[in-house]
Amino acid sequence: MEGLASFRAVPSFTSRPRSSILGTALNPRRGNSLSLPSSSSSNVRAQQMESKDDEPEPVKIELKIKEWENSMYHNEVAASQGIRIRRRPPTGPPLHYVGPFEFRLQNEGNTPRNILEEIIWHKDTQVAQLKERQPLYSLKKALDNAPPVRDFIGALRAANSRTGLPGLIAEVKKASPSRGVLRENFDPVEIAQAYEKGGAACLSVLADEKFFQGSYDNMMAIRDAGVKCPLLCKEFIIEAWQIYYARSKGADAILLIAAVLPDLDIKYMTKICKMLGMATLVEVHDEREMDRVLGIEEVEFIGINNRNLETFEVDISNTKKLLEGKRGEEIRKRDIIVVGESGLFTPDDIAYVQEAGVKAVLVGESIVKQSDLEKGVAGLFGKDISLKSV
Ligand SMILES: O=P(O)(O)OC[C@@H](O)[C@@H](O)c1c[nH]c2ccccc12
Repeated sequence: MEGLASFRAVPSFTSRPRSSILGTALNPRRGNSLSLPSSSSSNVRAQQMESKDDEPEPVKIELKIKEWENSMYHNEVAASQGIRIRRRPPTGPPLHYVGPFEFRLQNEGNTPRNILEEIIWHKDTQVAQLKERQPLYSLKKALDNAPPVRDFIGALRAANSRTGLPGLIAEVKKASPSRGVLRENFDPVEIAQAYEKGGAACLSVLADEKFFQGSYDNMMAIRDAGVKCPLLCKEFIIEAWQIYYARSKGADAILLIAAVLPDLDIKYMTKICKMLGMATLVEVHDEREMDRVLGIEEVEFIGINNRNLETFEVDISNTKKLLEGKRGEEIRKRDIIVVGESGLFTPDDIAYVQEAGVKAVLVGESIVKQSDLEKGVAGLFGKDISLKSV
């Protein structure tokens, strides 16, 4: 409920049906059940009267109200699942719905609490703009011209049985908020080709521009250059529209972050991916997220991020911790492929997460920084894992 705490005058939403909350408590026209100071109600009335001349069309107001209700509802559902990331900066209810002053933002709620939240707020705005330019119906048409989907999970399984080591998802990553620029002379196609030659089973391509200096153009350029490794579109997905967009740009798999998305979104988006033939890597960072994700029967591909995206702390023992006991058992029983993600630098690190139970690893920094990328891959595993080696 943290997200709601910043609305001083908004009562607790728990256990009350939305319609009654919004219909009575917040609607001054139906009597104000909030204990607002008496001047507040006159403010409301004064404002309603003032706005007579340039009164916005009722439809627009209704839409704004619906939007606001929706985002409040979304935050509430997310918070009930332990999700701390808010989808967008909190705003008070639309001005014409309630009084102008008393519901205004309190500053403390209006700045992102951490980098992940900042990224998500930015993404929300960016996606809204992109969607306007290319609505879903035209995006769906573009899918006909998209290059065919390749089997991401199949490629990892094949690499795992070919080498006896975790299949490598090598990341094409120029920069990150935690590490800054990782590689100055960044040629995505050259990097992708070198990774492939070095024995990577799949590639992860950063699509986010603002925080990771990535792009969808990079992903398309890699596909167009004839790289055969299936591609994971590394993006912060908050809406189904982005999945269609990623597919139209040639993605074979997408990432869903459990710290950001409520269960129902994960379920729904996983189904969309399946329909499109794509794989869905669902990323978790702690036990609670792992348990939520294991509760979703559609999930067959899980990433354990060793980096906390809120604090940037990296600890590879996180992979082990989340695969111990009952969780590990269930994962084996359901034949879920687990990927160890982030902070992997040495053959010992790879052996450690493999021992913990992963069948694949996702590695960026330690290899993208090498001047000889192909050798970088061999160095990471302590041996040549390229196709020519076996
Ligand atoms: O560069 P590293 O420490 O090897 O990490 C790679 C990858 O795991 C990391 O980039 C990552 C994992 N999950 C993410 C979600 C968003 C952005 C980035 C990531």
